[in-house]
Amino acid sequence: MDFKGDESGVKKTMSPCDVEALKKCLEEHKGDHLKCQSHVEAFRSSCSLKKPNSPLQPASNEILKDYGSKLSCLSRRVIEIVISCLGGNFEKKFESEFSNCHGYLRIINYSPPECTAEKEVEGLGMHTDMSCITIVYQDEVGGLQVRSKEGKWMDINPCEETLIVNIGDLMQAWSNGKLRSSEHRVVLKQRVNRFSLAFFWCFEDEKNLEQTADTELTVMESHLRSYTSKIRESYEKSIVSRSIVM
Ligand SMILES: O=C(O)CCC(=O)C(=O)O
Ligand SMILES: [Fe+2]
Repeated sequence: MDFKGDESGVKKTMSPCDVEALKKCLEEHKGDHLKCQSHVEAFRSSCSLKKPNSPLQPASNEILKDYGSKLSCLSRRVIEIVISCLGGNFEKKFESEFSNCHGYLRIINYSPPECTAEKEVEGLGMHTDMSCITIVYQDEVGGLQVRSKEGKWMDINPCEETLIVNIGDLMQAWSNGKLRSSEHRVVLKQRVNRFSLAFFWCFEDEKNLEQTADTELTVMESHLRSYTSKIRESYEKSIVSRSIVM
């Protein structure tokens, strides 16, 4: 299958794995081709990492499993600390609410941007994550940006031995808006390959957020309560197709 690769009309060939990612993204974003193009670009190389005959496969599987289990522990700890800062009764709910969470690991390889007049190219468009929290590792190339409350893009500069924690949509909904899901994006400023690992820590599929609302504690904000398990289910299905479930 071919798709329109860029504004200049250059066509790029897609692997079956890319096609699947594009289909899922188009479903998710109601046919928004422009938005999905950058997503598919970002996933292009992670698809090739999953080739069954790759000699790296057995070793990298073990490393990724180990990374996933370490990040699962870290996610639990981070959530525990975050909700202890919320005060009220939130803290008491840690065990009952978060004990069945699970993670998805997404390996992303951003190919170097093609030569354009632009100083920077969007690698992954602005979005929020439909997770409780996401823990991101980015390599030394950098490019991750977070939007401030005032709408200003801030560079998250790469720093050795440092991981980035983003609050996701599920945590925003669960906390009734006390925590804000971060808007972020990736911009490619250098003509080099960029590599990142994003670990999405999510509630179990069956969890219904409407039932977790603590109306005594917080102001009911109906728009936040619109996160039904159905929406999350379809989101999770789509990330499972491009990620490793830990
Ligand atoms: O590549 C990155 O640094 C961030 C990736 C990301 O935001 C995502 O996969 O949702
Ligand atoms: Fe993200």
